Amino acid sequence: MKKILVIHTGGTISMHEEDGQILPGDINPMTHVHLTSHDDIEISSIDLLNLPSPHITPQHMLIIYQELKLRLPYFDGAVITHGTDTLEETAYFLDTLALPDDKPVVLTGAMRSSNELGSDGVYNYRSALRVAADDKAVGKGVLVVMNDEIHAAKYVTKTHTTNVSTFQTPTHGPLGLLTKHDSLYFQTAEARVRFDLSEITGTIPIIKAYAGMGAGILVLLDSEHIDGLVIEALGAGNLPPDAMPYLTNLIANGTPVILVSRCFNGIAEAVYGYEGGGVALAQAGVMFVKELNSQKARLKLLIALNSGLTGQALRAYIEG
Ligand SMILES: NC(=O)C[C@H](N)C(=O)O
Repeated sequence: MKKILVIHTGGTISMHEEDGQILPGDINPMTHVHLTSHDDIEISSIDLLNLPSPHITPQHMLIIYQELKLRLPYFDGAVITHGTDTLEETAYFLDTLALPDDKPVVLTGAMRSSNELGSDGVYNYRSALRVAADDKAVGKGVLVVMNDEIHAAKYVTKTHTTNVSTFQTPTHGPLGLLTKHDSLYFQTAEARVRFDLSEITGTIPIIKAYAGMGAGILVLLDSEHIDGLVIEALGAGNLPPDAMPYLTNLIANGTPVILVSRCFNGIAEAVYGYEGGGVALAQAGVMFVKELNSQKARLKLLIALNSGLTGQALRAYIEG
């Protein structure tokens, strides 16, 4: 019998949504899920939060982390039910913090609320419980289980506004799959630095590049008001030249600027030497992040700054 901790945080999986309205006083429908006899699982669940996930902040993610740290020693694994809009960010946040690697932590959600025809909540919830109780999931890092797929927290992202197969992992594909009675794993988790945090603060906006991008909002950003900046750059890592002076000014004033590509696949790297090209950006001190989307790169920088990383140590971590 495996003992699984379940932490509910809200989202469509936990609520009846009538025409987008969340009915007051909703009883979490996941508390009514009856496991079959072959689910050799004992559940202990808590309603830690009750939020649509657009309301989830890094401070809420830290609360979930602290709850897991406190309770995981008494369980074999954990499931977190969460809204899908920011689920990938909470998963990445938890995967970057110092949770024990020998206890599977699985996030799941639903694209259809429990009162909708073909709701996927109960199915995903049971799948997540199966993975959290599965010895094969140990040492795989924080996982996202949706629609029979098992994804690594680092890479998974929400790709479709309404489809139940919305969570996908570009380039690498899922870490594993759930079959009717088993699970298959194709990849292992990557070694990574994990941090222990007691607080999380900081302002790190994300700016998306576009053709003809000039100063735009960059002119409003200064080192007194932001702690870092994430740029979703063009192609392999390039920007229109008019953006350059604002970035070099931020860097000169000690504000870290990190870069990802707005492309869905591939790795941002310094390729082109023309003004605004990746080579010029790297020479100006912009840090290139490998394989993360902008929302996760932002959390990577936020966690690093709250862990006290600066200078070369910060660069080595961000670009590692
Ligand atoms: N399917 C969902 O859970 C979407 C919802 N808006 C949320 O993220 O809370």
